Amino acid sequence: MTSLLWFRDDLRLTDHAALAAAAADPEGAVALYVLDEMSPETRPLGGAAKWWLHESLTALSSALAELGIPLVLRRGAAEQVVREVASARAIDRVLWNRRYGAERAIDARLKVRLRASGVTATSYRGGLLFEPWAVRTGSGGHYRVYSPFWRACLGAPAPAEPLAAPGALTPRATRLASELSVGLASDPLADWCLQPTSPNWAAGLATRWVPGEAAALAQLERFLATRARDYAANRDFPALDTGSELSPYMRWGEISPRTVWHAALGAAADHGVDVGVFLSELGWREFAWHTAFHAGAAEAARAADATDATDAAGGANTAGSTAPAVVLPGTALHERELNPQFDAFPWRATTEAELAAWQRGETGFGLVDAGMRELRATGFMHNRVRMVAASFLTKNLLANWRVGEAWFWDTLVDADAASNPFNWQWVAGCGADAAPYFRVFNPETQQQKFDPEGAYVERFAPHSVMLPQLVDLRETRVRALAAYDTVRNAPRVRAAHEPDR
Ligand SMILES: Cc1cc2nc3c(=O)[nH]c(=O)nc-3n(C[C@H](O)[C@H](O)[C@H](O)COP(=O)(O)OP(=O)(O)OC[C@H]3O[C@@H](n4cnc5c(N)ncnc54)[C@H](O)[C@@H]3O)c2cc1C
Repeated sequence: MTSLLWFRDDLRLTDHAALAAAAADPEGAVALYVLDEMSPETRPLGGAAKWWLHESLTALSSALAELGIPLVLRRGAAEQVVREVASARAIDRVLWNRRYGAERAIDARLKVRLRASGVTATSYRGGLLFEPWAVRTGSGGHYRVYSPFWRACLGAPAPAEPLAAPGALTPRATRLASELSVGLASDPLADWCLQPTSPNWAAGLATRWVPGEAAALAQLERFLATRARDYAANRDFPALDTGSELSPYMRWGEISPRTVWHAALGAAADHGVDVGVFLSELGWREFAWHTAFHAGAAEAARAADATDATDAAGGANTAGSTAPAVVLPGTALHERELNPQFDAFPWRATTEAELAAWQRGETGFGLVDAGMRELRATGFMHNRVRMVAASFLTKNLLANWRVGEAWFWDTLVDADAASNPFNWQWVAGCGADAAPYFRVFNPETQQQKFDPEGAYVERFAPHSVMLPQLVDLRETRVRALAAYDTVRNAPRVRAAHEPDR
């Protein structure tokens, strides 16, 4: 019987536990990717993400073909599509790597239904270093503040070594998989229209990025051999290009955080590179997902699916998990404030002209404009500049953070279901462990500090200095603080009986 391997945000061969298991099947394996824009738990992809996905699936399909594993593409509600494909006569087990957002409710339901129909369903460790339910406070809860969270992670058993990519299937397994895939219709990738045509706004993305696992591994190697040495000192200076630029590769699972983690530690051991600050940035990614996982989990519905679990080694599932399997609708991080003080915050309805000026990088503030233009041109923005641009929108323009989060969701190649809303809420002041609301970044002083020569602004927005400034920084800061005064005395935590939303 052939295995069906369901790929999601893990478009790679290395350190892919479900693939390693499927490739060992003597009867062969068929891979499946489902473009699911229908299930209520999924968030439709933005434009830049779609562009990346097209490229990434192309690369994955070729890499799998070399192993002897055909990739089937289908569009629809995943719960239905996976069951449909799995009902092919020769498939008796379905495998996937775990995910941690709202979509895990789909996986939990699917597991139950597959098993009820006699198909084995097995989930494996996913794209995090530390399983969200395994990192617990002293009182057994989850963490709401980054520093103690990361200390707890560093004190936990180290992340497992990454698995090697599997070798090619045996000729017999390859033949069986190929025969089976002939009967499983696959959508032509072009039919999904993931790439823009007229106009083709993605030319700048294609110039800057090469999606796919091979490029991800090369990028990691390059970073550790060069930029990593000065990362801690230079990471806040956008003109110096010191970031790893691994975020889109991690977003799509083209490289696993375990691979990054162990390679960084290897560089530290072999070449004395100090990677502590870099690893702590991976910690922010972990914390964003830890927060998303627990924000979406209905405590009352916890542990309904005792079979959706992981063993201590991070391998295949075992019984006895406390992993919450049921997710309440409307509890994804982009849908509500983590801090209930902000439930009644008087966000301003920005005018179309204000929003367009921010989106196009025409605010007259160099650092904001350069960041927003970098984003439009390349699908990426430096972290420091993301913070300044987000602060400008949510504080100087007093726009609801959701407006900016949605724009980043549409335009970032690394648009991530946890990191994006988590960071927007962090800047806006309403998130977990957020920057206090009264910390309003001043784009002019931020530029003096982090782009003192103006090299970054010159690269992306050389004419910004000629534009009239969209707002008066001092007045709008005072207005933002006055708005905060209206909610600052509201309770900071939800009462125990209140639903967590
Ligand atoms: C408003 C706003 C929105 C953001 N949206 C996203 C997003 O959609 N996707 C995304 O991956 N990151 C997001 N970030 C975080 C951060 O800006 C990017 O991860 C970082 O700029 C990517 O560059 P890099 O790969 O060179 O990072 P490096 O500095 O090399 O860091 C290494 C890795 O650590 C992780 N990381 C670093 N900083 C953060 C952070 N603050 N939060 C979560 N993970 C982090 C990323 O995976 C990154 O690739 C956002 C930040 C802000 C302020």
